[in-house]
Amino acid sequence: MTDIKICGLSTPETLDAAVDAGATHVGFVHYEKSPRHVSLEQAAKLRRRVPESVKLVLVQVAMQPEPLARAYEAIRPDVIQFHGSETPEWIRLVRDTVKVESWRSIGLRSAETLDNAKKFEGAADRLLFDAPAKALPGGNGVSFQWSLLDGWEPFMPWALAGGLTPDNVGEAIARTGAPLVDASSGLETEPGVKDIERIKAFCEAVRAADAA
Ligand SMILES: O=C(O)c1ccccc1NCC(=O)[C@H](O)[C@H](O)COP(=O)(O)O
Repeated sequence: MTDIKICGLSTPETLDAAVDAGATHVGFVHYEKSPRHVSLEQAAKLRRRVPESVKLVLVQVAMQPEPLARAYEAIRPDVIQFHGSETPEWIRLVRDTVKVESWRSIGLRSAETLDNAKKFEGAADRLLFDAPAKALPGGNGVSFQWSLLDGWEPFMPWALAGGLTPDNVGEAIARTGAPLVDASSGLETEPGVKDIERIKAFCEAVRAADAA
């Protein structure tokens, strides 16, 4: 079964909807420039609603050590997503210090970017292939060329992100064989406002693709 991450959740209602619809991962974005930013206080409150069976992903962008440690203490995520220019050394250090699963997002622009991702082997636990950064480092609702993954042989766990919607996720899974899909903008009515019906439709589309 394909794992499902619903990212950029910021209200109890949409968080509960994602959990009820079968998300395996839920993401909170802690990045002030994002329309999906949640404060540590909000995130800590929302965190209590996440059942043990669902993994909570803290999405952050190149946070400095002290704020990152504070965020970790407040939220106790199951996963930290590194969505900036973080080096393999930094990710390894954080992972080994707090013993938390770590994902590195990679903005896939070319075959060369895919080759460069190799340097995160042994440092991150999963690669998250996303579209290249635009106005924001992530969460731009734009797909990259899935053909870049044609013939790619995974050397570590990975996930697919970038412009996924209820309408295209089935094709994305069939085309790439992604073991985990991650969506945010495609489930919104406006930036930062998640739509419960789209969350449900996305999870149903993933399950339909699994059954096909
Ligand atoms: O969502 C944001 O605003 C954001 C800001 C800064 C870094 C990452 C961010 N989001 C990450 C994600 O939502 C997903 O991991 C991924 O980028 C998919 O986004 P989308 O294309 O919107 O589905």
